[in-house]
Amino acid sequence: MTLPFELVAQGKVREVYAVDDDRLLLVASDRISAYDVVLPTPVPDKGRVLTALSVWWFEQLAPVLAEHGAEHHLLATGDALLAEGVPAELAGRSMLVRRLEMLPVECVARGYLSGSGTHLYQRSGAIVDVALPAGLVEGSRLPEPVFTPSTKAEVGEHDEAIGFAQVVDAVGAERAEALRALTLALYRRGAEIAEDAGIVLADTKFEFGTADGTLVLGDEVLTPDSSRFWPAITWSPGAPQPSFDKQYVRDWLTTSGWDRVSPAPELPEAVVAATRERYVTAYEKLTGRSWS
Ligand SMILES: C[C@H](c1ccccc1)n1cc(-c2ncnc(N)c2C#N)cn1
Repeated sequence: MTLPFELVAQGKVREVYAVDDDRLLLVASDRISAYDVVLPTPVPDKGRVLTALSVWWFEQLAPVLAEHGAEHHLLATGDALLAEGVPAELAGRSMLVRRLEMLPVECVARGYLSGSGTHLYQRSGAIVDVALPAGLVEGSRLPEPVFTPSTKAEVGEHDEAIGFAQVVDAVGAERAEALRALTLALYRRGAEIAEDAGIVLADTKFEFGTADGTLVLGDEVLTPDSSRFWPAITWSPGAPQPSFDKQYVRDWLTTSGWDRVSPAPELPEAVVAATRERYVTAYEKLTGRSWS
């Protein structure tokens, strides 16, 4: 589908278009990635559900942003975008946002030890400059949420974990402190809401920018694509935790014999349907709203 806007950034499952000098359009696709590979089979409604979830989170987090003198970048979504020339089939999975000066830091908050965090911890007892107690394992809940920033890697590369000193070098001491405080406050609020919904928010990645000197929360927010969502009922430290949304896909890929190097296989209809249902369930449990 061609949009009357210039494509300015392309991610695995999302695109960014320039609407005008001050506004961008973030379009979420129905593509799903697993093991860092974009799979050939789309998940119907994934883009719309995750966009609706981000929009809901922006509403929930607005008070926390205000407490920190910050804002968010969302301007509009859904039918309001039709007047901007966005085709109807994209409007529900698009967000019109303020164009920001994006900060060169991935602001990661972790409440649990997982993934790259576990590997770093096993090597040094810390995540870069964030010391952690001994005896933690994959899936352990941390004594308190921690700020573990990373660099923004080039497309196809992995983000590299950095220390707070490197954030200071990149954005200055005052802004670095503000990023850490705000990242942790947003994570705590998100984790609290998720816990009430039976979901463990293990970790998440925020992206911030500035507009007229004000810190602004950008990108997507607290979605299963930017965060690790675990079903609380199955949480059991000591092994990789089942993903709330991608476990059916991961398990099928494992049983399919895919070698993770050759092109990924098409997903069976049943796996696609079950995965779509997981996204809808996450939205309904978190927001208390019916997807239909
Ligand atoms: C990394 C991310 C991305 C998203 C989707 C697909 C590929 C990349 N991105 C965010 C911006 C961006 N730039 C200026 N103002 C903004 N409000 C935003 C946002 N959000 C540019 N790229």
